[in-house]
Formats: sequence, C-alpha cells, structure tokens
Amino acid sequence: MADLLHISHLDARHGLLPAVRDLSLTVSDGEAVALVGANGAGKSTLLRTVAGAHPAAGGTVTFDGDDITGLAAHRRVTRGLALVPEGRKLFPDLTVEENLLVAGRRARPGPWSVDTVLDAFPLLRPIRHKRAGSLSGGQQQATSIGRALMTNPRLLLVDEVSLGLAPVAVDSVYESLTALIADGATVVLVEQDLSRAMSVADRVVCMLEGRVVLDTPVGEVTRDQVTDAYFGLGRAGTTSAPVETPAAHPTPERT
Ligand SMILES: Nc1ncnc2c1ncn2[C@@H]1O[C@H](COP(=O)(O)OP(=O)(O)OP(=O)(O)O)[C@@H](O)[C@H]1O
Repeated sequence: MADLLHISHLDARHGLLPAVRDLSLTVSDGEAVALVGANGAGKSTLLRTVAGAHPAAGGTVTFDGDDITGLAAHRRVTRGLALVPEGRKLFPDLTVEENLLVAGRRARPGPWSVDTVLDAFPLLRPIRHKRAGSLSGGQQQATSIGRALMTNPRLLLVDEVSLGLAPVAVDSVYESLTALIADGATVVLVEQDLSRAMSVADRVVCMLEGRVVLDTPVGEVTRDQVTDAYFGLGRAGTTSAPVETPAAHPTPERT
C-alpha cells in the first residue's frame, strides 16, 4: 500500500503548552488506523493539525506526496482530507440534508452524494429534513461523518467516534463505519473504547503526552498491551489489569 499521509517530527502547541511533540506517523492508502490515548494525550490536536484547523509549530505534514504543512484547511479539503471534529460542529438550524449539501459545495469528484450518504447511514433517511440541532447524539454523529464524506475524501479523520453516544447509536454508527472501511476507505479514528477501535482498525496507534508510544498492527498486539501503553505503564507484554492514574481517561474499558 502507498503512503497517503506522512507526518514527520510534528510539533503543535496551545500557547506555550506542547500538545504534539516531535510526532512521526504514516498512514497508507486503504488503511484504518485507531488513534487511542488518555485524555489530553494530544489526539484531537494531532487530527486538527493534520486537517489544517490548528497550526503546526514544527515538522511537516505530507499528503499524497505534497507538503501541505502550511496549506489552509479548505485547500486540504479539496485535496481529499476531511475531519469529523470532536463535538460534531453541525449547523444546528440547518436540516440534515442541508448540512450535507453545504459540505458538498467543496466536493471533489467522487461517489458521495446525499443519496449515497443516506444509503450508508440509513438512520438519517427518515430525519433528512429535521434540524440538526434537534437530533440525538448518534444522529448528529452520523450526519457529521456523512458531511465529511460529501467532500469525497481520500482520508477521513474522525475524532471521538462514540463519545457521548447511547450504545445503540454507537452500534449503528460503527456498522456504517465498518462498511466504509471494508469498502477500502482510508480512516484515522480517535476512539476511547479500545475494544471497538481494535475491532475495526488495521493498526492501533497510542499517544501519551503528545508522543506516539505504540504503533502496531492490531493483530500483533493484545488489548492489555495497548492499555499499558495508554497508561504509560511501560510493561507491554504483561496481561495485568489497567491501573487508574490521574492522567488516564476514566473509562478505557468498553462497558
Ligand atoms: N484550546 C486549548 N487551549 C489550551 N490547551 C488546550 C486546548 N485544547 C487542548 N489543550 C491541551 O492540549 C493537550 C492535548 O489536548 P487534546 O485535546 O489534543 O488531547 P486529546 O488526546 O484529544 O484529549 P481528549 O480525549 O480530552 O480530547 C492537553 O493538555 C489539553 O489540555
């Protein structure tokens, strides 16, 4: 598989606070990567920096062979990068369909249209004329992913896929995501539910304090090894239960 995204020695800050530190990562065409890590590990900042929504303080982002480190976010969209942001960020007064159509105005040529999005996310079909602000969390997440698909991305970055969703909504969103991945979509998804993440991804990348501490094919790592990396326990290979630390997310386990 060819490299689609290559991140090299990337730094990103919030004021003086380093959120992403000297981070290097490659995503190949057709790969599904689960990006995991505790609260504050830098996952959202990394995705936002790749999408151009946050400035890089150092390093480079190369997409399909071109250095896009200084490129405006909307130009990255036209090159095929789409971000589903944390918190969905829909237009609450527009309907589902209108939210999709707005994104479609920046679309690259490709298979995605309102109809194909509604096929991929059947839960949206009966509510296509409802205001986005009136939807449940799961409906909003599906709309937000659909909106990103409308740009016909080559790489889909999805932040916090299941955060705040009811279990039945998580099932539904993942059913659609799984089908997209099976269809060959290139996806990086940030997910706090490790089991979920590992069930759909080819590779798992774990961040801790702005750095990658684990980057491995899903089939070559146990859930406990990922949990250890997640908590910075440095004892990958053991099968001991996770230990709560103040920096850790309270619910890495799927309940
Ligand atoms: N807008 C901001 N202003 C200041 N600091 C920020 C801001 N956003 C994030 N940070 C800080 O940057 C670091 C990385 O945060 P980031 O949100 O990227 O991590 P994360 O892994 O996505 O965590 P979470 O799961 O909580 O979203 C944290 O220390 C966080 O407090």
